[in-house]
Amino acid sequence: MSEVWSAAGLTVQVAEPAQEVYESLVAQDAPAKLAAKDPTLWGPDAQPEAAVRLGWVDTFERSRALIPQLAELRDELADLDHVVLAGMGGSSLAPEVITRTLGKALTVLDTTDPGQVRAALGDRLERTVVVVASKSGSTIETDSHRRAYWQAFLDAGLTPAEAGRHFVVVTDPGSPLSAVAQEMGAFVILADPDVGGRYSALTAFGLVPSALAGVDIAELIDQAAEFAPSIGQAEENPALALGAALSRAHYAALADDGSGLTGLGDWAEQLIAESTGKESKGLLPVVIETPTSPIAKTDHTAIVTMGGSLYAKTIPGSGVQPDISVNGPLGAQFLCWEAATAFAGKALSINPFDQPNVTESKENTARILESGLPSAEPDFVDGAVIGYGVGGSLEAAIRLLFTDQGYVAIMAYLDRFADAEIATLRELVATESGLPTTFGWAPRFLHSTGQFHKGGPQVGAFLQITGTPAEDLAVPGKPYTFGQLQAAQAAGDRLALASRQRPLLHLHLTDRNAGIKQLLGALKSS
Ligand SMILES: O=P(O)(O)OC[C@H]1O[C@](O)(CO)[C@@H](O)[C@@H]1O
Repeated sequence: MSEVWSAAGLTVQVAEPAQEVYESLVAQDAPAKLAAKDPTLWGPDAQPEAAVRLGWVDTFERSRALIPQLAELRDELADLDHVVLAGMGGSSLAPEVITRTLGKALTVLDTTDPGQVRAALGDRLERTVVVVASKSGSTIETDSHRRAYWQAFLDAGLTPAEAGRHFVVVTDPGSPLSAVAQEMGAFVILADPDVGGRYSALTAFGLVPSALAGVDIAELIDQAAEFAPSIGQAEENPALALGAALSRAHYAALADDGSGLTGLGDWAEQLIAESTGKESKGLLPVVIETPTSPIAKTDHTAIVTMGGSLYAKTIPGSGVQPDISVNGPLGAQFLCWEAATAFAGKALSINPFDQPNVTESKENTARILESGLPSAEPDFVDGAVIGYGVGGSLEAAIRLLFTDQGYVAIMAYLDRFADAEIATLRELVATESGLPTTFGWAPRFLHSTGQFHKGGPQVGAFLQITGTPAEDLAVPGKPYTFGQLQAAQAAGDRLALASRQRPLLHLHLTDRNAGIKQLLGALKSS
């Protein structure tokens, strides 16, 4: 008995509504408390963090001040028509969805792969404006990108003053990056400090790169403003219905329904995984290619479609009956999913605003950069693939990995453009294993599902893929290269996963093209 909730053009459809959860949240006055930004809603332990992480509830109103400022900046930088965004997780995922959906070009740099970074640096440098986005101002990937671009402009013969004009910095007031930005002579836009990264789509983090790429951000803000009143009401509350339904799932297969939004699942993945995956609880988003792509529908897997214009629940021609569908304008989608995640956190009795386990991998990485990679003996060498993990051969090791597990996480420390074919491994492993299978490009997944892997239910099996880069790239001013940083991040995450005795297979491709073909072939041959 499917039900539909609508507000301001956004519709949530739930095939089996979580009515008891919805009513329980209403009985606790959750909608009104959320709308009032009441930090007590998630209990005393979460209150200090919630007190400085609820700005997203109405940040879109404060973001209106950005509209004239960014229009002026875009005019000022009209000659720099190649917009590059250097940012991780919540500092880049929303602009990526916004510009892909609205058809504006944006180069998103959220990798430490030397080849991918080099390709960006070599693309129209003279016409490039680099948005360096980091709330904390201390994210090592983004700092490395900033250094590489700064050096590239100097190497191209620009003076420091001329180079500074090619940078727009978005960060929190008082962050280390805000000081560096002043020294660089960069344009600086300070963000709403009371909003965490994964909730920042409608703050400067989501809007500055999008506006510079040519998006009409006023429309996004208006869409959010029209939707906002609904999150505080007991009746006809789409976000509450969505949050209640999500809180009952263990896996949420997220797919665009093909009706206008592109890649919203990649943004929602971080929001949901990093917010709920803790205290061994939470739901794992599984971003799938299309509504009919292979997923393992366990009894706690919800198929969730997201779209711009279709009436909820109707997916033309796919035969898919989504368990949940969310259709409506992008600005309203952001606010709806953010509120839904906050409601789900309340229903799950977890703090939806912290990310306790992300720091662990970052600290491991820093230690490895300092002391060097831990040594490891290969378990097997199979053509272009070196395997570290039990099994004795590529095919045996892969099958052994996902036997009797809850889900499989594939984590690729590769170039998401040059090595794009490896992403087809997800469907192959999902089909072969019969398990919910995620695919994440690294290190961007470390800022998304990475929290869930370490803090969520400990039922994951992990397939980590690294590859020898064709050519490395220095990080100017640092004793490590991008390739060394990438390898240290992979090793740091292996340590974090091994410390939880989780099944882990590390495959290193000594020749990326050959190794990818070999790996895909190993699955196809089954
Ligand atoms: O904007 P920052 O501070 O660079 O952080 C980037 C991302 O890293 C995290 O802090 C941890 O993954 C995310 O919450 C955030 O979106």
